Order: sequence, then structure tokens, then C-alpha cells
Amino acid sequence: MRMKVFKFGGASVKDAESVKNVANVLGHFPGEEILIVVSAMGKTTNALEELVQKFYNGKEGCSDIITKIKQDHFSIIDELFPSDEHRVHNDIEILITQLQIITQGTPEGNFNQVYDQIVSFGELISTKIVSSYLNSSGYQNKWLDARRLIRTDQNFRFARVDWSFTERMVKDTIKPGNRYVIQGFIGSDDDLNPTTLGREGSDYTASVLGYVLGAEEVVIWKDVPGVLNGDPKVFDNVELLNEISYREAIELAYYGASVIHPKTIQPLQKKLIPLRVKSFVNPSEVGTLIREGSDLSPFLPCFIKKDNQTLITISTRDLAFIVEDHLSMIYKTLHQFGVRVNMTQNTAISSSFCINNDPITVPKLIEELGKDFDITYNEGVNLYSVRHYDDNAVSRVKKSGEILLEQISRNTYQVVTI
Ligand SMILES: Nc1ncnc2c1ncn2[C@@H]1O[C@H](COP(=O)(O)OP(=O)(O)O)[C@@H](O)[C@H]1O
Ligand SMILES: N[C@@H](CC(=O)OP(=O)(O)O)C(=O)O
Repeated sequence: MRMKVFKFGGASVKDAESVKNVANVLGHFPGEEILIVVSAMGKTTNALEELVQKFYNGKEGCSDIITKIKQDHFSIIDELFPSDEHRVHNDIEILITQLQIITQGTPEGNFNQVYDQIVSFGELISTKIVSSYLNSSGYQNKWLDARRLIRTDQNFRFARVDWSFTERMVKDTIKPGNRYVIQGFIGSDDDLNPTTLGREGSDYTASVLGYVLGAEEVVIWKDVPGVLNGDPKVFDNVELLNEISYREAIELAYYGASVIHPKTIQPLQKKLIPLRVKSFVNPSEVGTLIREGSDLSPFLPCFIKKDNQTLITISTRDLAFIVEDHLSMIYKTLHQFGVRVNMTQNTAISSSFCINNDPITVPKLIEELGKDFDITYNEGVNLYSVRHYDDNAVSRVKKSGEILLEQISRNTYQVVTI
């Protein structure tokens, strides 16, 4: 029997009820060998990011954030394990104490390295709780430490996987006949410093593990019926996409369909491992199947909104044309800062690009580019993309605000509005 890889994200383990529901979902797969990848609970990663910022800005407020994280997790533990004798209490106390010790010291190493050291606690805590709860409710499983198995480079916050080392470690550790719980999103470098794979990277972890194990399938459990032709929180009248090709899924994820992390698809495509996106609310429904095949079934325009964007326009100071060497310098800087461009357009003397408004990175990027260019920027803008657009679909998104930038290509329409 080949292993299945299941991924449960923050929304599927956000409270005690949700953790109980994970056991319910797994109950639909009796006797199956499953590797369960789990993200941090609810919005814990955001809280830990805030903690890192405070730690760097003089520590004021650090202990309040840790207290809140502790309370949130212990209220879940108290509901899941009514007796306070269960060892999970001690496990989580230890992790919280480690977090306290780190943030009482002085930041060691660069910001991104410290970020990974602190933010990785979210997944360590959640997996201890989920694994313990599953064991206590009869679903026997072993807890694995992704920092031992997922080896990466030292590109902290955006670490790249060392595939051959990871494959060796995973194959030495994961044995047939067992079930496992492991953290998404985190790994470690050669010196065992924790690393992270980029925000929302647990889908990618599931894909990496699915690839190295040659899994039968990877299933990402979500609070939606599957991949729809638009985020139901943003667009009305959206419909379920029953099947999507790997190629189309990469495009949708790349443009910002946040239901799947963009890096998830490629490793699975290489071994033709199917990816399913299914509802943890209705686990017996079929959901969406992503595999080699025709683009989309049913074939519909797909709507994607990326909010909280920054539109930056860079102009040469001496009215010189923006030419290749400027562009290569600009893109080198973007790459150095780990910034991905979501849409771009050039004029004779300027280049505009729309990026995620990461509050840590964007101010530093603007400062750096401002050394050589005039910069204007708009924060808080929206980027709409429509794959397989038609007139109706275009007019629907155009109505959303004042247009700052618009672009149309063979398959995709994009507009930045404010
Ligand atoms: N095309 C889409 N189809 C379905 N859901 C989408 C789509 N685009 C965005 N979403 C959003 O993705 C959410 C699920 O992803 P996410 O919140 O990241 O889950 P998790 O934290 O559990 O990984 C849904 O609640 C939905 O609002
Ligand atoms: N906890 C990490 C990783 C992750 O993938 O989370 P989620 O599965 O909830 O998107 C984050 O919030 O970025």
C-alpha cells in the first residue's frame, strides 16, 4: 500500500472542535497509511511574526504576546484533554518556556534567522497537540520533527529544500504500516538551525513529502468544498472546479488563488501524483482533483483578488530610458529582498510593479531602490486577475475601483485598482 499525505492548515486546527474534526476526517480512511502535515493553529503564525518584530524593537510587549499564545493553546488543550495529567501539558510548557528564554535574550544572527527560530514554534506546538489528541482518541501515530527530516539551505524565511538529503532522511524514518504527524512550513539547515519555507508553506511541505515518498496522493483539507472559480469570501456565485490540470493549477496559484500555495504543484507533477483539495467539513464529498489532463472542468473564468498590494513606480532621475541594465538591477534587488512581482508594466522612463505589502520587507525595498531611482508608490491597492476572461468577467472586476494599471494577455486579464 502506498502512503497518502494529508495536510491540515491553520483553519482546520483553529480550536478544539476543529482538532476533534481532524480525527473525524481520518476516521473516513480506516487502515490507510497516512502522513499528516499540520500548520500552526489559527492565526498563531501572525502572532509569532508580531513577537519577532517586538523582540527586535526593544522587547516591549513580547511577554504579553507569549502569554496570549500560551492561553490560546492551553484553552484548546484543556478542552481536548480534560485531565491535566496528560504529558502534552508538559510538552507545551517546555516549548513556551523555550520561546520565553529566546525572547528574553538578545537577537542572535540576522533578522530572518531569528524569525525562523521563533515562528517555527507555531507548528511545533500544534503538531504536539494534534498528535497527542489523535493518539488519545485511538488514532495511533508517531510525532515527527520536520527540522530533522526537511533539510534546506540557509535562505532563512524562504528556504529552499535539499531534495536528496530530505529524501534520504524521510525514507530512513517513515516506515510502512505506520501513521505520522509532522509540521508543515518548517525545516532546518545543515547546522540544524530552524528554517521556514515561506508563509503558507505547509501545502508545499505536503508536496515535498508526497514527492520523496512517491505518495499515492496528497490531500489538502480546507474549509471550502474544493477549488472554486473564485474565493467565496470575495466573489459571489462561484462554482466548484471538479478537475484542474497541473499547469492550470500552477497558474491559478501563482496569480493568487490562495487555496493552494504556488510551489505545491510542481513536485507532484514531476511524479504525476494527484493532488486533491477537499472539504474538512464534508470529507466524503469529492472536492477538486488536480492532475495531468485538460485545463479546467467545468471551463469557467477564474477570478483572483490579491488585496493589500503595493504598486511601486520607479523612474530614472535623468529621464534616461529604462533599459535592460536598469531592469536587471531592479530585479536583482527584488530577488535579494525575496519579493515576487505580481504584475509589471514599463514605460519609456519608468517601471511599475505590484507586490505584496509585506510590512517587514517593503519599506526596506523602497529605501534600497530609492538610492538610484525616483520612487512613487500606492499602498493598500487591489490586484484582480481573471484567467480565461470574457467580457462579463472583465467588466465585473473593472467596477471594483479607480484603475491604476491594466493588462491583457492571451489567457489572463489583470487590473490594479484603488
Ligand atoms: N479559488 C478558490 N477556491 C476556494 N477557496 C479559495 C479560493 N481562493 C481563495 N480561497 C480561500 O482559501 C481559503 C482556504 O485556504 P486557507 O485559509 O489558506 O486554509 P488553511 O489555513 O487551512 O491552509 C478558503 O477559506 C477561501 O476563502
Ligand atoms: N503557519 C504557516 C504555514 C501555513 O501553511 O499555514 P496555513 O496552512 O494555515 O496556510 C503560515 O501561517 O504561514
